[in-house]
Amino acid sequence: MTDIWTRLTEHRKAQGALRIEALFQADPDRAAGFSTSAEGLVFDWSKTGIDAKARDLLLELAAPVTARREAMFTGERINETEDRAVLHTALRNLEGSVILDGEDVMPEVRRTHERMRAFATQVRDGSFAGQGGRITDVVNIGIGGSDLGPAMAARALAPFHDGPRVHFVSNVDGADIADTLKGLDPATTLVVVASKTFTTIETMTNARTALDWMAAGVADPAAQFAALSSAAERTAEWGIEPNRVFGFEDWVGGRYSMWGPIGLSLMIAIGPDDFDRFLAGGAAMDRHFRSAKPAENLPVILALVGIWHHQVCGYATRAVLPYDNRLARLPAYLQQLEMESNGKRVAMDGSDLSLPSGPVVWGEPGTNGQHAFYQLIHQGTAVVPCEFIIAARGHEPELAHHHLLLIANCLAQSEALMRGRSLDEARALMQAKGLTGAELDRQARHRVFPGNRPSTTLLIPQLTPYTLGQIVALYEHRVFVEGVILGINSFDQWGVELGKELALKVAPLLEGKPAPGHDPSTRHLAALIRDARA
Ligand SMILES: O=P(O)(O)OC[C@H]1O[C@H](O)[C@H](O)[C@@H](O)[C@@H]1O
Repeated sequence: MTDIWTRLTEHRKAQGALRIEALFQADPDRAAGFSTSAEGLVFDWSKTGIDAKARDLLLELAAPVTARREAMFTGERINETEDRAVLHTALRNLEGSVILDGEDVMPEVRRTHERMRAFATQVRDGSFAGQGGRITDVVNIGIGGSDLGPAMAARALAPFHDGPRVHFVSNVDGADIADTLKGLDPATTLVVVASKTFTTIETMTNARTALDWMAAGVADPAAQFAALSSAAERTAEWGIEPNRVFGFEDWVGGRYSMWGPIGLSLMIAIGPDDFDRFLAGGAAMDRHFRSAKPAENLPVILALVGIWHHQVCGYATRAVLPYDNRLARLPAYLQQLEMESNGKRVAMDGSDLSLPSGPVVWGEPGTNGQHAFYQLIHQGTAVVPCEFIIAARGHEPELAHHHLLLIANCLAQSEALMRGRSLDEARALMQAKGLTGAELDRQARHRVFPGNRPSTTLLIPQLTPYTLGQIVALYEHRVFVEGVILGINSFDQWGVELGKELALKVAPLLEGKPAPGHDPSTRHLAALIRDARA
């Protein structure tokens, strides 16, 4: 393995100033040869610096993935630091069986899924009503994995909404819940408290506020609450009827949980059948991931491109740029999925990582980003690999000209990033404007684009529940493959704990209570805030 890294690094060095365009000149079939198609999706990675040799070396890196992948799908405890299996895939493959500790987990998964379907149907058809009539609004209260997935998907699938309106509250900032509840009627609102642990301070604080708000409007506030959690005893303490509690097991990680109960608000919005299509898309990607050869395996290739850019080329970040306004929350969702999973500094065995771990992931939908940060992507000194996502068809046939422009912009960006504009071309432009001499040079230099900037394009037929399921599962497996190659445990998240612990200790400081052990800067800031609030 180490040897492959050395060979990869040396190969990258040997490429020197090689331009991506030269790879196309040398290989007329590159566009097709460096695209991977599966299950109706096409991932074009030809506009990167990966040549045939780099591809072969990268594929060697993927050798350990096969065994680890089977270990995951068959319920081995691959999350070793929490001693847990990793079986979110079981939530979308509802057929068959998965044996864990001698027991098949699938009958319970199917039972919960059926209960979700029944409850969602009742909320949608009015047979479950609020104390003032049919449910008009659903407020999902959760954070992190209990928010980002369903919130991202609810937005992505807006054309499929035919149920009550859904809202998502996550931040402990009272502004979030205040702004959301303003204008809602407690008598026709369903509050869904989504928390795997049912201890997360933000979610519990928001849920308490929602309960008080509900209590001011209806006689039995808890009757309009549902809970999504693996902590049944805690949901009972809240007085939420067990028939409105939807549980899941500790083998579903928070950021991998939208396929089960955490997806309830989405299911209510789009309906159980479309939700099942979302699951079917995820399941199709699982089958592909589990069976396709590495060279034809979409998640494996996506991961290897990521490894090439971050660990081999040293590009610090990657931008996810969906040219689809409804995927506006996808970058935020992927930030948790990728950075909470692979943002680690030690390997599974506790030793320091010898390679950089995951990159910073960021992004915004196109074309908006073009008018904001693309300047840096085109001409800044940092190279940012761009991961474009486009759907061939939109959902507004009467606005097809918008969609055409959207796609044209996306393709133009990846072309411009690769091609750039040379000094000679820039000089010709300035000459045409009548400039001469030193001023011509100066102005031309500002208009040079270095080009040779890598990008990939994921092309889907249309954004539907099914294709969204495929996309989410694709990225989940990418994270897994990168984690395996780097030797990381992608399924724990110890890095979020320290700040949580300290927040509980800082709160008394703000209230002027004795709170020993804080540093001078924190004490100083707390004193200023106390004074300002006095
Ligand atoms: O679902 P919960 O138990 O409320 O957890 C919500 C989130 O908070 C934690 O801090 C973790 O970082 C996330 O992985 C998790 O999704």
